Amino acid sequence: MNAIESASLHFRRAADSLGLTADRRAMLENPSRQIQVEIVVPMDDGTIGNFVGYRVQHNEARGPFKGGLRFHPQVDLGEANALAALMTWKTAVIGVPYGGAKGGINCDPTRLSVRELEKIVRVFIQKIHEVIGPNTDIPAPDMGSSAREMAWIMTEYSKFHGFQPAVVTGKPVDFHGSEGRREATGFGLYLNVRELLRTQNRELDGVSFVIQGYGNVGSHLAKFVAEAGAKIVAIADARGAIANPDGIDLAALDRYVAQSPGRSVAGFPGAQAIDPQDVLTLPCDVLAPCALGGVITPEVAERIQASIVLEGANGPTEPDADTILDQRGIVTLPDILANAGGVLVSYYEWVQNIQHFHWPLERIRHEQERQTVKAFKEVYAEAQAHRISLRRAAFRIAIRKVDAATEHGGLY
Ligand SMILES: NC(=O)C1=CN([C@@H]2O[C@H](COP(=O)(O)OP(=O)(O)OC[C@H]3O[C@@H](n4cnc5c(N)ncnc54)[C@H](O)[C@@H]3O)[C@@H](O)[C@H]2O)C=CC1
Ligand SMILES: O=C(O)CCC(=O)C(=O)O
Repeated sequence: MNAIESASLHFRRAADSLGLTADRRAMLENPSRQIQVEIVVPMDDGTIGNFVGYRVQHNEARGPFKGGLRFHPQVDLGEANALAALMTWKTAVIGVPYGGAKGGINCDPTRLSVRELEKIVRVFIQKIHEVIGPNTDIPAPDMGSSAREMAWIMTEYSKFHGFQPAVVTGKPVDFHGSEGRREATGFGLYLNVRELLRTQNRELDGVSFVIQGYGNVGSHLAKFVAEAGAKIVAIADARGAIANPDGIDLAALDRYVAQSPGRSVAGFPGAQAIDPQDVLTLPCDVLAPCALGGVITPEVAERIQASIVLEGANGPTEPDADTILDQRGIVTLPDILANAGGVLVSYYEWVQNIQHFHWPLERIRHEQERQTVKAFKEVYAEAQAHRISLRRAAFRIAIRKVDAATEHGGLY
């Protein structure tokens, strides 16, 4: 099942349970605008590089379009559509005044020089600068992009529109970025799993985690839960997978990854190499997919041994797999709730940029914890009240909020 079918089915099942009429459903489901641009740049070896950039603006009933930019060879319009819709529901669940968007460039940043990548990013912004802006559409990092690319976006956009730090979030902290944005998604995942465990009268101490993806999201999740006493028993990335049933020493792993040529966990001497195919079905308490979408298929769902699935990635679980997890009593903390920490702190960054004011880390962490725990409790209460999954509950809350904003705004 592709990403858009998967995102649509999650939406439709929740919309059915709310009895949303067909006309409203079409308005809420379909993207507002889809942009595709050609990016042609000279490569270092003298050849011409051809890339395609995308930006899908899904819904702006609750505020400006908001969402990340993914740099990956599999980026296409369908994936951008699915991820943009998820952003609409995510911003509603976490309660930030934005709509949803997503985009990206079909390139492999690991095979590009910094010079090539910078040219690609700048040409992309030259092509889309008229349809983004601090009050229109605010990009951010996603898979394959980071603070460095966000800084290029800010300066390229500012060439056309004057100094505009609020056009993009996730910038370097010392270049109009926010404290705490880099680790925000991992911190939000930690808060969500902590709150879920508390509903079961459990704490993180001694809880075992398997994490797929050790980039921004996976590595910070690992750090926060390990600090709370959890044990990381396996980690996979694009180049390999490692396991240690006694718990992986993260400080040693991070030193190893920093000096390994591919910046990968593969070959880490403090753990055994395992088959990456096996990682999702290893015995553990919490399974955290923090890489690509669509990895938990029905076949994988039948074999998962964790009791909690913590969705760091966007769209990691296919809808039929979701049903199987529910039937097996495995609790899923859904992407639109669990990984909303990134966009939440992006919102704080945007507010700081607009106010030309810098908040200390303590304030960011305090606000993030308050707003995340509130969203978790709302979703949990909805799930308990209707005896439904946390995903269905999160979608129902999000759809109600976007529907109400569309109604108030006279947009139907
Ligand atoms: N960066 C952010 O603030 C947010 C990211 N997300 C989602 O989290 C996921 C990861 O994003 P980031 O950590 O930012 O990306 P990243 O680019 O920093 O890291 C991605 C990680 O996934 C690994 N990976 C890629 N393909 C893989 C495969 N086939 N098997 C195992 N591992 C693989 C990479 O090696 C890397 O370790 C994505 O789904 C993204 O949409 C969600 C919310 C916010
Ligand atoms: O920080 C943001 O604006 C968006 C992050 C993102 O792309 C996501 O939550 O999937």
